[in-house]
Amino acid sequence: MKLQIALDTVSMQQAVNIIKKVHKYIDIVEVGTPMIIDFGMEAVKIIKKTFPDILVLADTKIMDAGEYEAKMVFEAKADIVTVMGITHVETILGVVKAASEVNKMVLADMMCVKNLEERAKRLVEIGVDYICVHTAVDVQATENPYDELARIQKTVGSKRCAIAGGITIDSINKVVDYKPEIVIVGGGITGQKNKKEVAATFRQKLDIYG
Ligand SMILES: O=C(CO)[C@H](O)[C@H](O)COP(=O)(O)O
Repeated sequence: MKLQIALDTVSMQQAVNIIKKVHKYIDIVEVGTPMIIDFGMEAVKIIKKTFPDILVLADTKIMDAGEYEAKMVFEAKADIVTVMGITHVETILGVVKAASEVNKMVLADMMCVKNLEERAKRLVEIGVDYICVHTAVDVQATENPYDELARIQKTVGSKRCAIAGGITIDSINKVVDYKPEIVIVGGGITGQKNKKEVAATFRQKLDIYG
């Protein structure tokens, strides 16, 4: 299982400082959507240049103009781009095309997708690498992604699964049994005082389950 830290509401300097602290415990740095709105692809470029050994995911949440937008993301040297799983197949195919031309990866965010299993199967068929169940920040007070993880793991298998949305040290035990390939944690690390220790604990928990 890979641990992805999501950097959302931080400055560039804060992002670099956080990555330095948690570097040895994480596999992927997510340049979160708010960071992209704030700093554009410059954020991706700086983070990849500063930490070339870590995979960088740009959480662009592409909804339209798939090939065009994904190309920009890969030109900035991201390793993984995100597209909304609910959008047009044509858009997703464009993102997959841009990724395959440079040997990079695509994660589909399944937020708001109702026909989860059917859609996940279709997305894998057309070349999406990861299917991410995701509870939006705005509904995390009443919803969580754990039931959807079980459904999606059964449908596409652990290696294609990713999960995000309010995961903390207290809730990680609900995730590890399903062995999703990517576990995405934002506030569960970045919002904590002792970020390094918390990241180390996440790492330990993921490594126990393989
Ligand atoms: O994509 C996001 C919001 O749309 C976040 O990056 C993702 O939800 C992880 O952050 P958190 O663990 O704080 O929910």
